[in-house]
Amino acid sequence: MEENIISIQGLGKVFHTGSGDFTALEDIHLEIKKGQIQGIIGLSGAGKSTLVRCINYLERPSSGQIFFRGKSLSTMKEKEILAMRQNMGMIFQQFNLLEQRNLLRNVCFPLEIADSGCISRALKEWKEKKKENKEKRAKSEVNDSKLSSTPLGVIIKTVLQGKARKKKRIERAKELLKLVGLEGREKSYPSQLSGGQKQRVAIARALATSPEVLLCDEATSALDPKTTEQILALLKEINEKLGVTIIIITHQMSVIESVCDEVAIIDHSKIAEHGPVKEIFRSPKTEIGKRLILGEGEKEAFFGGGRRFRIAFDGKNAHDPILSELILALHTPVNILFANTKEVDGMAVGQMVIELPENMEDILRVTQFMKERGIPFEEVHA
Ligand SMILES: Nc1ncnc2c1ncn2[C@@H]1O[C@H](COP(=O)(O)OP(=O)(O)OP(=O)(O)O)[C@@H](O)[C@H]1O
Repeated sequence: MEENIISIQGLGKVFHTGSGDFTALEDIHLEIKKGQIQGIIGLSGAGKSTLVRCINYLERPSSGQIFFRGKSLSTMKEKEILAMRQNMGMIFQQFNLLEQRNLLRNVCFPLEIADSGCISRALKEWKEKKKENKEKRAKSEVNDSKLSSTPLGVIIKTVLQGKARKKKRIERAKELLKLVGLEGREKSYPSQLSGGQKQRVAIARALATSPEVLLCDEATSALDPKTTEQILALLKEINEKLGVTIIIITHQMSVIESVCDEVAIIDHSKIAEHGPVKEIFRSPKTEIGKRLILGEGEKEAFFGGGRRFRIAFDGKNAHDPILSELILALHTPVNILFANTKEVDGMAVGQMVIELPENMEDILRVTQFMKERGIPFEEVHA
């Protein structure tokens, strides 16, 4: 069984504003499996960003629990929360790069933060060890731990180690810039890059601390379709190569469709439906699901008379043979009113709305035909 890396149970978030309380999230339940690409989709204001900010505890939930690798965030001490956050990289629509730093130093930045405070940590450890040794000596226990003799010795040792750490940081940043396809651009500055390249730097920076989870909040919303495709391909590669669990927040169904394994649809602060992308795409159950997946175009299909059926293509069948067989079986023309299908390896995925004549016999023949071939369908009404 796949392990859940994040488990959200009954999560709620209420903002207390000047004009009263506002419920941004209500009773959210979601299990995110390790190594998966989880999509979270919804219209503007649905609560997507609030959810992602609750997942890494930038926003404290008002109710419910979030578990990261089985541990409730509400029971974590501040130090553990910081460590958990280092384990969750984040990228944003506006990239948030540091304009005064070159690319190498941008990627090094989270590692510098992780390494900062080394001297005070080393001194604290030294004091604790010294106390422990003193107690052992008093009890005549064997003391085999070697300690620097003075605090100055500790500081010198840490500074020397610091140089090695800096070298490591630079090596890691170069490695990551190579991974995201920006090898040789280490000395460039963000202002010299395109949007797609900036997002690549942001991804490299988010991966610097080797997080297990990468949160992407509308990461492709500011990019053109081709660049979006390239960034999504990079995220997929990172997921496959490094095993990083990725959570993608978006309002674009095409993003979900192209890379996500699972999707949760948020509507008015609640999860309307969730499950494997293929399933949800094949037959969205809720109004919001239908609207997001089928787009506004389907509405145009509801002019005119006749009975209409939505056929779902789930990648098992090609739609051309099905339609021609259907026409042959019925001996009557079939109007395609709306189609949102894609060919994947010669197979059709998506939906189609067809119109049939108002004739009970024909309708029965069609429904029989669909059932025999195991094609999901439903009658749709305007
Ligand atoms: N700090 C806050 N105080 C008060 N209300 C807030 C706060 N943050 C978010 N909200 C409200 O919560 C709701 C959900 O916001 P959120 O940013 O999570 O939506 P979203 O789905 O990410 O939308 P978008 O796609 O437009 O970014 C919105 O109505 C927003 O105004």
